Amino acid sequence: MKKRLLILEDGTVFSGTAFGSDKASQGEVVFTTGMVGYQETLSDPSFYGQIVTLTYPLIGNYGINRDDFESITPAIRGFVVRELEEYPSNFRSDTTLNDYLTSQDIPGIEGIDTRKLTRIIRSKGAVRAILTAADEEVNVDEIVAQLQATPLITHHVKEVSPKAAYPSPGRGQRVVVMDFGMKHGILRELNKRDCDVLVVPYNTSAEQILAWHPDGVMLSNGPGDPADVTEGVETIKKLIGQVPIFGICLGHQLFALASGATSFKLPFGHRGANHPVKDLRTGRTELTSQNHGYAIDVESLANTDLEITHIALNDGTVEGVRHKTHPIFTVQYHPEASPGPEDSNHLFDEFIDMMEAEKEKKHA
Ligand SMILES: NC(=O)CC[C@H](N)C(=O)O
Repeated sequence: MKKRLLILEDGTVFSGTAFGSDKASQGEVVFTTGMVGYQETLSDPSFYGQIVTLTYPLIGNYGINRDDFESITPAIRGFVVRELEEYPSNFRSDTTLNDYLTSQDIPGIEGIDTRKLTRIIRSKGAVRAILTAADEEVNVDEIVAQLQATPLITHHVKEVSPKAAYPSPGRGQRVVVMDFGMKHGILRELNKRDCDVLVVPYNTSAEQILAWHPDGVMLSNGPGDPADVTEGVETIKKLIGQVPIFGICLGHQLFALASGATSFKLPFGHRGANHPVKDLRTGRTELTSQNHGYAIDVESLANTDLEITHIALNDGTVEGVRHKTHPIFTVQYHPEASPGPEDSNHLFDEFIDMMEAEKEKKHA
């Protein structure tokens, strides 16, 4: 068993056992609290550039299967677990988590105190870290200095958005998806409703999108700071009022920025599968799947045409907005779940209804 270290930029060193790829890797460490769903988590492109630690202590027990991927190539930089299960037991399992991460050249570390790590992230916020082999020559001070000197990655979306448009045909509503690093779950939900989908890169112009005569535009999730994605914001500004829009996570943030709001980095993010969100219109609370490090400033919404529709019950931050006059709504959480509860799946039906209603209005 090879030893591996996880060294944080504050100098904390965790010593554990290596799994997955042998390479060294660095990124921002974040924690997620989902008790299951590690396959969806590691393949969610919104984690691009991040080392993900799971607070649930036993990971890998149902293996990796054919069906639960949220992207073709995982974008995470590393996986941190308390205890890795080497012998999965599940009828869907094709391979082990260890073999899968090795095949994808992603390093992992197991056997460290993930509770301690999570408490550090909770108190210090964004923490950069490096995963490296535990050989004698490791000089922690040098590594910490190197970590602190490494410029932060910007514009993560460029790395995970597709290079060209592609269709996922259907006979229903025509939806153009602006793909900022889309989880497959979004496409799955649109396909389930027979949408005629065209997935386009993040920098597709509004003119091009409208030239496809969509019934609606979907703004996907994606990694990084929404303020970096200026091309997306400019495009969305031009789409507002032209076409019904539904946005998820980064898509929600970009729509809010395009409407004049501002975003900020949360102290330690919302990542997990049981985040309670209150719908202010119905008073109902739904349990939601979440994965975000940024959020929209409540105060900044005062000078926009947006109305807050959802709030997070854990910390009161904005979880959803809608346009006061145009058919547009967006949420910070994940109605496509994958992983997590499907309480909010009805939002995809509301999107379909909204597109149908707009068409009827036009033809009336
Ligand atoms: N899942 C997402 O779309 C995340 C949005 C954004 N990258 C954030 O961290 O807040």
